[in-house]
Amino acid sequence: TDTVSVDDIVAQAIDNGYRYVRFERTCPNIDDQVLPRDEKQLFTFIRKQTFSEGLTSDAGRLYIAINKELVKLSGKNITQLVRSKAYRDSFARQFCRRSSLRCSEFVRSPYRSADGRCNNLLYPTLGSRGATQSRYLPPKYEDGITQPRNLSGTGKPLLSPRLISNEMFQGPHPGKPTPKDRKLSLMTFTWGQFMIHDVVLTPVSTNEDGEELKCCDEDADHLDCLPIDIPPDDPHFRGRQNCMSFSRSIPAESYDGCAPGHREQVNRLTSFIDAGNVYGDSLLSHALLNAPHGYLNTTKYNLLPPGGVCKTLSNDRDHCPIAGDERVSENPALGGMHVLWVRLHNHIVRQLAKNKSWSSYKIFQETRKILGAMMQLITYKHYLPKILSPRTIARRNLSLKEHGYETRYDQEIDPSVKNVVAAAAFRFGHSMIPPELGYLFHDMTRRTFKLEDILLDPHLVVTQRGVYLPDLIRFVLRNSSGLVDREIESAVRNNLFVDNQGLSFDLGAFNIQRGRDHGLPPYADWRKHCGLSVPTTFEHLEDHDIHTREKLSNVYELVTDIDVFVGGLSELPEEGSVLGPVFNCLIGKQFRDLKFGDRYWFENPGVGGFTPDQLKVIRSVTLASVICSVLDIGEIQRDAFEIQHKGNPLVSCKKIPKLNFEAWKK
Ligand code: HEM
Repeated sequence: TDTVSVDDIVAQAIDNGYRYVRFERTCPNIDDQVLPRDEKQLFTFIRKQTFSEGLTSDAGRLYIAINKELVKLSGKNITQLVRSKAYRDSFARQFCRRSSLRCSEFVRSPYRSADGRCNNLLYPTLGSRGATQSRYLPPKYEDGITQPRNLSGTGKPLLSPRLISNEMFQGPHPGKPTPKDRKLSLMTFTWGQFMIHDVVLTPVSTNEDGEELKCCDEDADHLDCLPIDIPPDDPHFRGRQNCMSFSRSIPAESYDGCAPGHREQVNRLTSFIDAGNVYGDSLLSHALLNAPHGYLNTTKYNLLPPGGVCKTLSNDRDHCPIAGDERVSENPALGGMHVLWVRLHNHIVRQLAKNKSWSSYKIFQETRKILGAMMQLITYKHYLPKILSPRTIARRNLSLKEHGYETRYDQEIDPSVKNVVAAAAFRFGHSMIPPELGYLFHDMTRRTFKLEDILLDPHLVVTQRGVYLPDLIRFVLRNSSGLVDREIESAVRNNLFVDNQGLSFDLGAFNIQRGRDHGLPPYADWRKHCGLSVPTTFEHLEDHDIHTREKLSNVYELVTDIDVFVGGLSELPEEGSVLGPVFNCLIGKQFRDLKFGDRYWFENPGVGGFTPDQLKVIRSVTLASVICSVLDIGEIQRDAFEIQHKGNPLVSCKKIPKLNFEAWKK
């Protein structure tokens, strides 16, 4: 093969009118591969490579390097290449529209922008609010463009997600709570939800007034309605309800100057772990939540201020809290967590305000920077090791440094949330949902509430001016989370958001339908993507027990039909993890991207970096220390993600090191 330089190729591409072609020489793993001579095969080869592990569409890079030299591509090839689906999917779309965005004001800014723009100076919209979710694999729509997958490989229709949910996600003892994890506390469940609400919110279609579509009634003809059929003999609905409303996620806008490709979904948030759930993801939300002198607004009793949108207010005296993320009142444990972090912000502001020369703006931004860093630290140091296997953590370099700075920031890594993670893999947390939440009082008496009765209602958090908040958090700390397995609690599988007519939803079925709505390729494709064995029959499913294989074969005609949420959730866990190999692979990669693709990653040096002394303080933070500093809870276990046990005893908050902000003294 002839070889040419990168510059030649780029020059040719530019000649052809394409501005964003980047080729890299960093692909050792295809060194030994023989490059097809035939032009058509070559094209297929390149397309394949750009979506495989290591070579990646992760940053939309096209790595074409054989024996450390670049393969010569004729002008025609380049044109074909950049017009190829692979290129359009991952790369061009991000940049055609906002290519004129200037980042000069952010180059030297020590603080992140509110909406995540210009975190990546080369590709300013990567990871920003409103950007397209990117993909590790190209989508599989029924028509190749927009229609959800609805046929088996045999040509017969796929079963309704509700039927699949009944077979796969219902426990052997309907009506009984699903099994609990032996070690993990409900705080692991709550942190997962709280943290992922900093990373992604996928907006769904609404009617013209911005209200939810009623896809089983008046809006049934709406293009974005994709209701879920409920069979007449459904064991829960028993003919009372035969349809579950479901709106498709809104499609990403088509981009100026780009050929419209297949349907994509967007992220309403910045994907970065940047405490956006506390501050919101725009300057407007910062302004809305801000109080004078760098504080965040709270009520007189140190709760979140009113102004949010709640579906239910069960008591006249309750108020509907507003927070950085609109889902704050989805369940009370989540709502409680939001209060803690706003209190933490104000707690830190009080310390930093001792720097008399600092403006309110500086105090606010420094505190915001600290909170974002604490969330990154708690997530990577304390939370992820409870979820992912040591192998995944090592393979994706997810452990943090004990000393010094992290210098592996790579602006070619795409920090965006990946479609399959938001619409499937990270929804593993739905299996940890408990049947009830409540208060555990100081004297160890308890008051519990069925989960289905307290969803979308802030009552447990705000009642009596929040006096029960310590009891709510104590309950979350001292009770076990649901076991991550294929069973999903009836509270959300049969009774999700039940209304006064008794109509309700199934979260498990939603997850399946969402995957189809987003065009997620089926489970077997992800195994291939992750370098795992690819099943051709149900017996070949290496990571499922026999019973589960049989169940899968009851609801899917072919093993290659299995929806990724179903196949992934029902895998046997990998050694040292609560998740199977596919979710380990996908979540591991996502958190790699969120770390090495974040210019403001807390361990990074540079203009936005912490001083060594400040880093030392951040590194000593635990969720227990956060809780003790803002809540009068008395005792706590040091590892908040595990229930108390011999190795994790309760200790007085007085013994938990206090957060100390001397290192920020000017
Ligand atoms: C009581 C607890 C929870 C409830 C009631 C709940 C409910 C929901 C609902 C209704 C959706 C939207 C479904 C759809 O329309 O497709 C959703 C999305 C999601 N949930 Fe949960 N969830 C809970 C806990 C969790 C936990 C613990 C996690 C992870 C550890 C989690 C991860 C996700 C993710 C990643 C999404 C997609 C977000 C997006 O892309 O907008 N959830 N959840």
